Amino acid sequence: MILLEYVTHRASVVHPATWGRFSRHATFGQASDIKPWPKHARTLASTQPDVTKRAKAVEHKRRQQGQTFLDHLIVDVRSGKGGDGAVAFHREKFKPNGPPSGGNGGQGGSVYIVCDSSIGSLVGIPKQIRAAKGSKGLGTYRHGKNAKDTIIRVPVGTVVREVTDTERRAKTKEEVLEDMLEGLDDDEKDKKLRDLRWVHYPMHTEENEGSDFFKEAENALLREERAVERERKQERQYYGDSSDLHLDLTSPTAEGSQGHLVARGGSGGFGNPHFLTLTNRSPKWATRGKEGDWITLELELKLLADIGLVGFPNAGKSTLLRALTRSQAEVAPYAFTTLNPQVGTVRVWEDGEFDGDGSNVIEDSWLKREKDREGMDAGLIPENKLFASRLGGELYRFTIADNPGLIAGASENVGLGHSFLRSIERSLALVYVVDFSGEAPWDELRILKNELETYKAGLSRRARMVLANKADKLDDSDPDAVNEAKVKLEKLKSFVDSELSEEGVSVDVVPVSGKFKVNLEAAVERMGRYVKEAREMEAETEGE
Ligand SMILES: Nc1nc2c(ncn2[C@@H]2O[C@H](COP(=O)(O)OP(=O)(O)OP(=O)(O)O)[C@@H](O)[C@H]2O)c(=O)[nH]1
Ligand SMILES: [Mg+2]
Repeated sequence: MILLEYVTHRASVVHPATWGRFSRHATFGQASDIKPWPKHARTLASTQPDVTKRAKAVEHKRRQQGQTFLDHLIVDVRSGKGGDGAVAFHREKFKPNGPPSGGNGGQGGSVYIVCDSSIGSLVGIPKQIRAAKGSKGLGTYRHGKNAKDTIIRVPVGTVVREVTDTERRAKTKEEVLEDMLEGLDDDEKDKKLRDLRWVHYPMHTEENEGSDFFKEAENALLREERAVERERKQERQYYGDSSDLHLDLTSPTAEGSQGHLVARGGSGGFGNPHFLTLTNRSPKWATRGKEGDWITLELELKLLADIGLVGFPNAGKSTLLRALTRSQAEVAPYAFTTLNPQVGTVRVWEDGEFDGDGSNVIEDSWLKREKDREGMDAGLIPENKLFASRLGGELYRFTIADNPGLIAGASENVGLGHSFLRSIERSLALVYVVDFSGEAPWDELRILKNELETYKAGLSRRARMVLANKADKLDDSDPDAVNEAKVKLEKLKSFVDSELSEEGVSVDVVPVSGKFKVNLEAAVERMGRYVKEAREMEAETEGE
């Protein structure tokens, strides 16, 4: 295998046979700067992952033609119902008719949305979310426990909207009630509604319902419910449709914050002491807990990544994301492995290293150490600076989005099409990933650019770099192949210069191997620069 070392503007492909001749006196940044291929890379290469099972799953998902593509999700949310109030009486020896002592019901769980930077996609969010019910009140004035709240964790870049159109939203509480009452006569309806509101002392239902005290309590409850309803209606009229929930979650929820409340838990029912009056000393009823909020939410992941990876299926985008960040994006030798966009964070340290996937050998570090050693030999680096890993703190960080493979026609919604072009659109800068070992990587680039432009004019101008991936795949035993590779790289560069670079914005070509983590430091360094520039530019345009 050949190590492609990219040094400033010159890439060099040097046959290992020539290695001995140069390595002793190699200086940095010259074409002769070559290294033997690391041992662990060979072991990695021989490990063939078991992919048959995965291939099947992928094929299944692909047949759904991106319908399950998770940048968009409709979620039916219900907060918890309140617990019922209790009907109980205080009992003591020699005091047979003690006062009412039923506890109130606990509050139902509310539903909150929390924006979490450690989450990369909407995968794993259930389509139905039901918060827990409050528990029932008990005797001797013991109130029911409030239920735990439910938290929906969404990635940064999620837009949350309330769905109100009848076709897409779930049924409302009122509609479900209507269904329940359908076909019943008036008496049966009344009975049903009463059952939904009241808890009676055992064997006292009929007696209660015949009593004037109960009728009074019932009327009071209905008045209260109507007042609440009126208030809500007025609110809605006043705020119009804008009162519908709409959140654009562009940054993680602050630590310690509960998040955004989207459905408030229902209140608990009243225990029977609530109905104690001067004249009625022994109310034998309590109320049931209230239903929570029922709401349908639309979650749309408009990834807000600094860098978006754009490439054909199988080019190695997910492999790169894994190598550069701690993301666990799926990798497999099949097209359309990635079906959902993923975001990872690259953290760059002051010594130029970055956080990889935790597999602790990062090739660039190895390279760097070799260089350091040479530097030391040449007296350029003081000895005590060597191997002191991670000098200083974190320098900067940025996010990278891995996207599903783009193919010709994606802009017309072929393949997984539009769904992720939307997320590409929300990246500050784009990086093309091509398989350099392929026949004609420039053809891929031409198609990629074309698709971006067709989808949205000007979008391809955000592309700043081409990662010529899989550079490790060249055959190093054949000097002709090595020469060929050199020529190919030059050809790729001149194609990029003439077809992709525009006035003022040049597109870099960087040969890398995502799989063996070669030359990634150079790629990261550049990405960091594009992000900085893009952020500055964005701040400028916002200021206008
Ligand atoms: N030799 C070599 N193989 C690589 C390299 N990068 C990726 N691969 C392999 O190429 C195949 C595809 O890699 P992925 O990272 O899944 O490619 P992708 O671009 O995310 O593919 P899609 O998700 O289908 O668009 C896998 O078998 C990888 O192991 C590389 O640098 N060198
Ligand atoms: Mg992928």
